[in-house]
Amino acid sequence: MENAVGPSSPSSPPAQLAEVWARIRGRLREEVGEVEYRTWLRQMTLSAIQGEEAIVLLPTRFLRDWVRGHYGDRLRALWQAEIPAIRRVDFRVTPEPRAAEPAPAATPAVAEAPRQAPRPATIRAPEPAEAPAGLAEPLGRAAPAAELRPADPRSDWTAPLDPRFTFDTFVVGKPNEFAYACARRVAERPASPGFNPLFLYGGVGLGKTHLMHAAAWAIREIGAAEGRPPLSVAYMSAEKFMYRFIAALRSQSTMEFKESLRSVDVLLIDDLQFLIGKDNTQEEFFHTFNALVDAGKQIIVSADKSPSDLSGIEDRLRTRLGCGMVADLHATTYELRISILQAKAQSQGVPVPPKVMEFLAHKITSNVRELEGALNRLIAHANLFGRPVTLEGAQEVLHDILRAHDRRVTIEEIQKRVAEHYNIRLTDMSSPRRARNVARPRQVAMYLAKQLTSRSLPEIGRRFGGRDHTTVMHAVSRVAELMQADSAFAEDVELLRRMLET
Ligand SMILES: Nc1ncnc2c1ncn2[C@@H]1O[C@H](COP(=O)(O)OP(=O)(O)OP(=O)(O)O)[C@@H](O)[C@H]1O
Repeated sequence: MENAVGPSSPSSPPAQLAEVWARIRGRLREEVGEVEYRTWLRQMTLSAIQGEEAIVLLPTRFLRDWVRGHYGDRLRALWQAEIPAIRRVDFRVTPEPRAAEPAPAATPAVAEAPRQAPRPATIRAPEPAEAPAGLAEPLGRAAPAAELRPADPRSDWTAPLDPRFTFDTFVVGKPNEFAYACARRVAERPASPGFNPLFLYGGVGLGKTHLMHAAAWAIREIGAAEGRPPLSVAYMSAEKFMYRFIAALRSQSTMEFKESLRSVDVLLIDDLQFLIGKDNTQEEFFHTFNALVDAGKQIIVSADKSPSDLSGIEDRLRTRLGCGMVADLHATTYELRISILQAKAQSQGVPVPPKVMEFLAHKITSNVRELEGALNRLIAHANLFGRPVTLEGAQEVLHDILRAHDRRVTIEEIQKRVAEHYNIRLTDMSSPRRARNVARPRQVAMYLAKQLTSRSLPEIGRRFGGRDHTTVMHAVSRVAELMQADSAFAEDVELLRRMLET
């Protein structure tokens, strides 16, 4: 059942829903900052709550794709935090008012594709005409014409490639060098045996989509440079694949859908894990996949897990997915995070002091998207108020993000890590032994407990064998002094801190 807004949701009366939506927008505004919010998100409106889905409208296709690509996950998480029953956000283009036309039929329920096509009465009204995409292109690089031409039947369901996601802007480090090399190889020689499909997997926000788009951009560029006719590239999320498939079933246009899909040269499917448990859609995807690979077309797929770990995906599809090249993107290291921050700050032409970058790289370890978001927020703030980026400013502007990222390190974890590092027994952390080789690591552990937890000095003392708070105080200042005097010791302690923080 669809509930329009102002109208109601299953669980919330309309006024409450409007409040929820206002809170979500407010939160997002805080997170991304005023400038970014005004540029991309201000025109977003809530259309309806429909089952497990919030339907959000944007005035143009370009904005819709941008918001979905850049803020979609965050919006979904914010909705879930407010109303756990909402599991998805569907971004649509605001329908143009059409006089004297009956209200559109209900949108298909968000569910697995039905085995039989439903009766025509439930056919979804065609998507309204949309404002030409690309008008608001922000980064000076025109989006590829093939995706924007209204006459191209695929333009209805493919999403544009993000002009920021190229190989030039991808920072390579140990955790992603293999995936990067594979994507480059595919770009240079699409559909070569052993690299088709290319399956990229890894945790949230580690650059899978970026690499996928980069390969697609490069395929086009290399082809153009070599004077070959342009290859058609189609990019869509697995979720979109499913919705389009369902819509095609409903409108009895599955043949067209299949043909338009099978006519592409390079197919990019993002977030394949969405198909887990969706047997009918998997089946359709499997056939499309086979048809394309058999016809010598390149497929690049991303997912959060490796093919063998994607339980809930049919065996034969998993096998096919894993039969090309499988490359994972590992969690970032501190060094890679610093390099990414440097590259992003440089590309924006805003001086960011190394201390601020070190601070961010220490604090925001989970994913690159958040790291980038934090940096963008700092830069937008600095631009807005005409102030330089400083460490104090960063702590203030990012206080909410930083709080969320403050990992709760326990004193026990610190003791364990430090004991392992100095090769002493864990029990020595609380023993009365005063030999230097035991006492110094214990002091380091106390120092780190003070730095990384919110425990008071007496509390820390208690956890270290019932020592007095003055002993802890002494340990903290002694370690700080030694760090000043001895850079090797300081590096050692810093390393421990980093290990504990990530
Ligand atoms: N190595 C990198 N160099 C530069 N930017 C990066 C790198 N890795 C990730 N990013 C940036 O981080 C953001 C998130 O990356 P991306 O969307 O590709 O992640 P993802 O792995 O596809 O995430 P999800 O699991 O949410 O789909 C993007 O803005 C991307 O440009």
